[in-house]
Amino acid sequence: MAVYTDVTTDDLARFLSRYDIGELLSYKGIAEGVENSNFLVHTSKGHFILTLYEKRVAEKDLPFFIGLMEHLAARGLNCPQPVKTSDGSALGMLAGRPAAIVTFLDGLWIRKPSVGHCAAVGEALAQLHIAGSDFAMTRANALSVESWRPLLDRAAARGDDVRPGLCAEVAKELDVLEKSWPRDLPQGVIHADLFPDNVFFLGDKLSGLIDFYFACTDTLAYDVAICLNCWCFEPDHAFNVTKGRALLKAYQTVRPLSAAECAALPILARGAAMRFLLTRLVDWLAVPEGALVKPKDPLEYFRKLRFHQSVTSATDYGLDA
Ligand SMILES: Nc1ncnc2c1ncn2[C@@H]1O[C@H](COP(=O)(O)OP(=O)(O)O)[C@@H](O)[C@H]1O
Ligand SMILES: N[C@@H](CCOP(=O)(O)O)C(=O)O
Repeated sequence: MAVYTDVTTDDLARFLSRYDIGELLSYKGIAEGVENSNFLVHTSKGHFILTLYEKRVAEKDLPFFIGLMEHLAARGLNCPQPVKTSDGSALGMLAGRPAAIVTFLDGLWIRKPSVGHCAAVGEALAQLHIAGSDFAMTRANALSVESWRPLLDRAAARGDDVRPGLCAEVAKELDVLEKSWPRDLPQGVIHADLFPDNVFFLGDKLSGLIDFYFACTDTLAYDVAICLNCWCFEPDHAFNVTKGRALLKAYQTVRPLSAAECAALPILARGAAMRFLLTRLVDWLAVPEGALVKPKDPLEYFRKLRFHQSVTSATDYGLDA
């Protein structure tokens, strides 16, 4: 997270008075992340996370996210739980933004994932897909293939300052993705942003998943492709096939991929790299003045995209032939 919106002590104390979570003792902004404003809130009854929903989160989608966290927890997945006010509401307004309080999860995110961490996340992702399979609400993916060209348009004026020729190369790749994007693969609830900073571990054991604010109804194997992108590359940008194999194998112990899903992995991985390249590029070019946020490097995903363009089949990701 980040902090885009400041919250005064008086406003927060008034907001918290609607909840049965004790007296406000202290709070501080969390600098990590890029999407919403987050605060660690300490009350006489414990620690909580306060989230103020910012630009990419539409207010109409909040019941989906809140309902999903409740649904997944009821099926045994460890994720933050929305805390309700005394009159039963999980959502309110604070400092002019929609806001919610969720439970604090213990654990740390892993800066340098090992093969074992990749296996753990593969298994947890499949468990999430299974747990989400009977969630009644749906939400279209606002950051799927149709949204990518408009994102490029927003970055077009200054995109080549980030890397000469970048916009033309991205536009060419979009031509391919728009023509060949798979649309008939198994669908369901996907997390859509299961990066290392959204997965907590206690020791080597995965302890919980956070940040469900990109979750949506989309192609399940696209979520796998997102995880291959964000868990299985090394700091020198090389794909680590041992990590890919571990992630895919562990996923399939819970939810086997169909032949069509396996065949689609390379194009899904290209699409996933494109999605994060574009949102990072737009954010890189438009950091709001005064915001406590560190924009993420768009070119990391340009390099990953280059790798995926060279892939000929899912075996290159470690899938058994
Ligand atoms: N429920 C939670 N329990 C503990 N820490 C949390 C929780 N939610 C968020 N955080 C902290 O806030 C940081 C950013 O949260 P995140 O949901 O990823 O924000 P964003 O939506 O901006 O990506 C996390 O890395 C973690 O340190
Ligand atoms: N994971 C995305 C950006 C969203 O970041 P998060 O901190 O909200 O998980 C990226 O890396 O581009």
